Amino acid sequence: MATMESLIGLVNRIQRACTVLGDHGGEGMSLWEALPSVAVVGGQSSGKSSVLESVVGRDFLPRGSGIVTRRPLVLQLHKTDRGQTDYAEFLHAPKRKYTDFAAVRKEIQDETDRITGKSKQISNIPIHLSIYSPNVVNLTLIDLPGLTKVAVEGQPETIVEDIENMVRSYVEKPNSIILAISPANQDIATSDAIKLAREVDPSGDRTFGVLTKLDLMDKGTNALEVLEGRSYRLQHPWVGIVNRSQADINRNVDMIAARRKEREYFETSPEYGHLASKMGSEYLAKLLSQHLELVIRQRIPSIIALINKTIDELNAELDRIGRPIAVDSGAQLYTILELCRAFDRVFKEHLDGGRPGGDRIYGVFDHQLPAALKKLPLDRHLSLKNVQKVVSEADGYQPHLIAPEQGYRRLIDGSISYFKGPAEASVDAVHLVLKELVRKSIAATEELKRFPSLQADIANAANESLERFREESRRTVIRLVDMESSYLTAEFFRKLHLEPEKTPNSNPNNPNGHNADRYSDNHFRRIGSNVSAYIGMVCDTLKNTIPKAVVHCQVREAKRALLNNFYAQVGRREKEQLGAMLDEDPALMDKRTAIAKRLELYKSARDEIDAVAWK
Ligand SMILES: Nc1nc2c(ncn2[C@@H]2O[C@H](COP(=O)(O)OP(=O)(O)OP(=O)(O)O)[C@@H](O)[C@H]2O)c(=O)[nH]1
Repeated sequence: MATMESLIGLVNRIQRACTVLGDHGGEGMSLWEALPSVAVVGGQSSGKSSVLESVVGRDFLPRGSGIVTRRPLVLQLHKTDRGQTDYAEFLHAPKRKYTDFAAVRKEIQDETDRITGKSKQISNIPIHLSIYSPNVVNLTLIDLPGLTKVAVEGQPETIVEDIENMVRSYVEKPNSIILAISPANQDIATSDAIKLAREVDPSGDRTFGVLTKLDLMDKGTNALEVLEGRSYRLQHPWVGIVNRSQADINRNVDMIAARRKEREYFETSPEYGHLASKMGSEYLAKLLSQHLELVIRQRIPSIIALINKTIDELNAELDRIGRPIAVDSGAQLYTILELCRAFDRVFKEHLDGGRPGGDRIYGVFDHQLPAALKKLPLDRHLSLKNVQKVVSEADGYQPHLIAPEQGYRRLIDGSISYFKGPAEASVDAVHLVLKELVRKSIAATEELKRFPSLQADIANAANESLERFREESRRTVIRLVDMESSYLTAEFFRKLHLEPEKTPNSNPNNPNGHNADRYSDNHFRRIGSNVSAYIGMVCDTLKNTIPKAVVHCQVREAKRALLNNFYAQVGRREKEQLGAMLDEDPALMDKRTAIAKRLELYKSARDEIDAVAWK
């Protein structure tokens, strides 16, 4: 199994990757939350900064009155070889190596203000600081704002609660190790750190109690009750600390000297001498490092499980919203054509069956057209009165002698022209059905969902084609009707001619009578009924041929060549235009980017773990 250094280093690297990718807790189980870390909590002036600095062995934290720590500081300590110079690096400025720790302090302040402004607000976005030194142990600590009871001037009223919530959000995670700092010169029962720790970790499993300011206790009192675990029991032993006093700080007593002084304090202390080997900041650092390593070791299998599960979920999510599209124009063109074909497939399924809608075209031919034909005012046109009128007008001053050829013609032409209406109506009705099917097919094409621009382009192109097909279809059906007028079926009339005229008044012996008969009502009635019979025949023909023309010109063409023009246009387009056609919903693009980033994080974390596990 990996060494302690590599394990803590591993978690350090994953934590940094988390921060780079903006994963520092928040909603759901994040990788960050799965990683064990040490969170430092304490009331204001409890000595938090002092403890951190003495663990590091360097002065580098901002000081001042009021709430100085306003963003979490993720402090990663990396032990380097003896003799190396100490340096620090910020994740937000990875190129710069700080050897001057006063500059580190300044940068922490500046970087805090960069997010929170000078408003003294707080923010839960961490600052990442790595310190490389031979005098540290490998350890990651998160410095959090000090718990406070009152807002100071210039800070919003809510800050007390905001800080508590932020600190709680860190320490309530089951993977968080709590470093609870309490000053010895204060009743432990009133310690803010212990209060919060008790709340989130009642069993004391993951809380390390630290007692500072042992040197500041009233003469004649000591902290043995606390340090020996009698005042407040924790699973881990309490650690007492003596930090630099304010006077030491003012005198610039350096940290290494302070550590030595602290060691001497415990070794020579009459009260704590027996605990000396388990007291002090150096011991605390080692204790935490060992514990952190142990916890990481325990957690690795569940971290791997979380990573694998999340990678699967993210991949599935990416598949669902669609993978990113290629950037070169060839691939873009290919994608567009593929998407068009997907649409075309759905459209054909609608027409051919399998998906609903195509049957409505048959409905036009089977109901709408016959009903419209039936409603034509042919009876009125071929009424006795009208027949008489049309025939007489056609005859002019010279009445027809045998049969009113011109009259017939005019009556037939007049009747046939009525068919244009239903013929055009069928064309329009089918056009509407096809248009609706285009709309439905676009909506039903899964692959197109992410491309609103292309959806619109396809809809426009398809509708343009349908419009053309409609025009062609309209011309064709009108021509069919016109053809019926152009040439009449002579045979039909010849047959009529062979039938003897049977009229009640006719008297074959009286030629005058016959002549008079020619202009009787019956004569015209007969003409009317002859024309009506002929028109009936034409109607039957058109009832059959109009659907054929409509299907030929509109339906068949829609199936065959709905997007042909579009394909030709797309083929001529430039890269930018193709790219624009594949524009996606910006929200979706953002979502994909976010998922891709997280995926990258989890994959790199998996690689990191693999690399350590195989060492
Ligand atoms: N004598 C002595 N003074 C200490 C000890 N620990 C901290 N101090 C002093 O107490 C004051 C506050 O210490 P800090 O380390 O700044 O405490 P803090 O919790 O970080 O304070 P805030 O960041 O303001 O919340 C400083 O003047 C320290 O010098 C200690 O163990 N002994």
